[in-house]
Amino acid sequence: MSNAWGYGPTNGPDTWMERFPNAKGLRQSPINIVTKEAQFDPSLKPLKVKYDPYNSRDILNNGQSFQVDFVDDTDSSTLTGGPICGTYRLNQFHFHWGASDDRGSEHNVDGAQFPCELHLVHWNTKYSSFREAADKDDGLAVIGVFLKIGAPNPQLQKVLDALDLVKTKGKQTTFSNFDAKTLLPHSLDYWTYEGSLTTPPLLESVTWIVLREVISVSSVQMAKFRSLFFTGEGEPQISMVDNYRPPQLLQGRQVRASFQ
Ligand SMILES: NS(=O)(=O)/N=C1/NCCO1
Ligand SMILES: [Zn+2]
Repeated sequence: MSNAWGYGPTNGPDTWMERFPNAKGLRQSPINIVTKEAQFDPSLKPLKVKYDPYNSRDILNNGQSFQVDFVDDTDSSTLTGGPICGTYRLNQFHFHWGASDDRGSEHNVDGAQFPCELHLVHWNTKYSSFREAADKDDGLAVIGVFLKIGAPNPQLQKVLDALDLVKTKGKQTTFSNFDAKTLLPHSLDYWTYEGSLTTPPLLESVTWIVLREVISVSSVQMAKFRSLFFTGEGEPQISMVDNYRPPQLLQGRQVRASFQ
């Protein structure tokens, strides 16, 4: 029986501190963003996102979520500007979602949860790889985008259409020529703070960039997320839902806003 971390009653976020001491750290993620306490910082630059569809490679069910992986051996898909210094390369994007539309996001805004949250994971090219960057204070930058129930999202649908081929843990399939930029909202206004991975090993290496503007997702599309399984082929099926970590203590950190 695998003792891997997960989101169930015996291996979920409340148990993670047993094996991953970072869970008790002082810069853990996600957090609840209290908008009135987020200070506008005029020195924050606009985000510059440059993604090349040619870099998208495959889609994988990793047993905790599904992720779209990108070829990151050149600077063709990068994040610059915003609160970060230098160039960060897009490594993958993935999502967190709930069993119902009333929950699922990791970050909250003024105590409110969204049904789903997209994470675009980037690593600092002052290091040689994602793996080397992952445990450095300035190693990673993750863009968080909230999904709100509304009109069907045709760009998201391209990703959801691939899920039939990755229903169970470990399944992977080619996913080429996808432009991740089409998942971003029009406005790139953001909140930013210093935090961590929200999944074990909970490394405190992430500059979080949470977009204020949401993207839409329909309830039918949310049902597609929930059609995945945490478990592998041939194992008793456990639906992949509620794969989110709840908000963590702010511990005195400042959340800055790129907008007034
Ligand atoms: N939810 S998260 O903080 O983006 N976690 C991870 N883990 C590996 C890459 O991103
Ligand atoms: Zn995530």
